[in-house]
Amino acid sequence: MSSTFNSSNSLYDFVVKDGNGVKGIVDSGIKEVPERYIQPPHEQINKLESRTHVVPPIDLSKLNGPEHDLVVDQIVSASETLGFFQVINHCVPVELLESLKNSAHTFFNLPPEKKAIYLKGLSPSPFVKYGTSFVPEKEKSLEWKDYISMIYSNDEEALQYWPNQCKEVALEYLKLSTKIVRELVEILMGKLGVKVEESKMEGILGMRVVNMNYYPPCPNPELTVGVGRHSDMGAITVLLQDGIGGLYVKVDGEDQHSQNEQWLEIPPIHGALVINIGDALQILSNGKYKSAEHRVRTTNTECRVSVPVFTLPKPTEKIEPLPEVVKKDGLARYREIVFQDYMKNFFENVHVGKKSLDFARINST
Ligand SMILES: O=C(O)CCC(=O)C(=O)O
Ligand SMILES: [Fe+2]
Repeated sequence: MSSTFNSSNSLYDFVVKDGNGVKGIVDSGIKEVPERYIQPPHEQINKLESRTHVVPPIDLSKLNGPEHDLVVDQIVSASETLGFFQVINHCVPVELLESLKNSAHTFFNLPPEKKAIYLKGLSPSPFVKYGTSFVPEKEKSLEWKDYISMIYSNDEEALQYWPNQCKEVALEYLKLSTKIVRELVEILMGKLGVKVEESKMEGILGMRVVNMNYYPPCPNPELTVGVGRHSDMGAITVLLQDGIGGLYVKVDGEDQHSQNEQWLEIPPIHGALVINIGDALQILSNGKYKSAEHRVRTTNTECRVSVPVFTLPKPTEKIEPLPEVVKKDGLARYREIVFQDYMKNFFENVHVGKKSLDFARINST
């Protein structure tokens, strides 16, 4: 099979166009990572150089008890600094988290032709897409990742078109995640001193997408990335990762081109969910809450899965720093954008850290 990859084009067609994905390359028995997946040295991840994020997870059940204010402070301070934290005692049952990971494995273990029916242009629904890497047609070095993405429109559509292997659990998880997101956003807005009208809240949190990511074992993990450095574009991401590890967040993510940047690994914690702040919340808060720059390492031993739920503004929603915050700050750091324009720009560019925010940034000189 490896003769299939004797030119870069045949590799691209095999992986991207024919829908074999990275899993297809690995199943073909390769011993070395194909050239197209080798990252430039500054994007390669040295496992030994990073530290672990040791802050304990935030116990959301304590929001209903005497420690409410303390927990609010933990959420706010994590959102103002790293933009990343983990939560436990949330409303998603641990059994559902286990089923999600299992169903991700079941889906990606399907024969390629069963997954390829969801490729862009072939998928029976515009809301379901199976793919690989991030924007393979633009990337010089591809990401070592396959994924299925499911945009929520309504239950009927989801149950009809999302893949049978994962539709029920993915839908249940999406709905429960919404409760977590809603609670967190209310806390974060409250700390800004802003009361957001219900209709505005629906606009800010009106689009929900659940992805399943699959990172097959990689023969040369030190040369590749699972996902390159990026921030998520929405308001908040709720992420389930399995026990393998490899998710990193950058400390002081604003500093885009630092030589000695520092990354912290977010350790897998059984039953916990990872929360990260997205660009839309950074814009709305005029920069007070930080969208997190993060990336994923590959390993040569096991298949890693992760299941993010992205909660984003509706495509037609206008997003700009909240007027109350601008008034307090004395200036707006971002311009008004229509969220679908922001999304278009996001998906037209390869992952380059937090560069996505430049689309909305007002440069003060
Ligand atoms: O796999 C992970 O842990 C993170 C994935 C991610 O950052 C994303 O899908 O946006
Ligand atoms: Fe992400």
